[in-house]
Amino acid sequence: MMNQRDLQGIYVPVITPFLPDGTLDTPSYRAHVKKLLAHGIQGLVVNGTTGESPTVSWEEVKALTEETRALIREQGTSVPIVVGTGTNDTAATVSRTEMAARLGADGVLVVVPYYSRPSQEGIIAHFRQVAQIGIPVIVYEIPARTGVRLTVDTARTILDIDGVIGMKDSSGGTELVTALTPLTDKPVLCGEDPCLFDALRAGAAGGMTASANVYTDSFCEAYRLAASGRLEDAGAAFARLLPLIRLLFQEPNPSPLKWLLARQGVIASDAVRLPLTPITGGLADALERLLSSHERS
Ligand SMILES: O=C(O)C1=N[C@H](C(=O)O)C[C@H](O)C1
Repeated sequence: MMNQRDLQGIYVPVITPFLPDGTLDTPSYRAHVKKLLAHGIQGLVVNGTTGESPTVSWEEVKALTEETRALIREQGTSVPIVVGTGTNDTAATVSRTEMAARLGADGVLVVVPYYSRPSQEGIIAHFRQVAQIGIPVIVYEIPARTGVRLTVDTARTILDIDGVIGMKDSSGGTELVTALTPLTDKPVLCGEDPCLFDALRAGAAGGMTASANVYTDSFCEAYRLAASGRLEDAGAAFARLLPLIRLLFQEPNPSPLKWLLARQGVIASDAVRLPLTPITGGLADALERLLSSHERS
């Protein structure tokens, strides 16, 4: 199992490849994860938003987690596997978190309960119950998706719970990480890709970065530059990645990522499950132009 010191650097929320008929494409998943592991990432997230958690069944999460563990063993590495287990039902989240622990996950990513817009007290109680299971918990704050925003006090209270080892902050700016850094020694990872550099400067310990499914080396290098204090070089490295990041979030994640990975031949198909749809022709053209400019440089 992981601890808070492991929560730094680039964690990649892995896409879940499907075949055109919508079934799980395990060979593509293996090929993609093997590449990610070769790039010096610090961790993998299975069943994140980028892994299409709303439409992936628990049986599939189980299969993906087992594949991931086997690949890590085969490659002789020890990067932590974090499994997304959060739902908007505390009892279901507890039960999924227990199952993730039994599967050998090193930690779980638990989103703030979405849709029902619970009170701050309800959110704190949700995390207290999940943390009791004993597997390390990473809180995932993403108000644009959940419909409710954590106050700084609530975020701090949740981070103070034993068993909560850190936070993924996708709140849309650097205010939360700036406010939390002096208040807690628990790490905050940036989950808002365009803000990654600013978040690192504000005290974030790394990023859970969907975009790092592609050009993974460049993201890891940019992080290393920032972590070693070479902020000017890091800023320049992130600036080079920004046009890619913007295109990847121009339409719903992970459709653009899947298009790019299929275009690069890493996965067999860009298929996503409804209600997600493949990217538009306009975005495909823009990504094609970006790829050609990368290939020329
Ligand atoms: O799956 C994730 O974890 C992430 N999802 C975010 C989103 O889709 O909103 C983006 C972030 O890079 C990581």
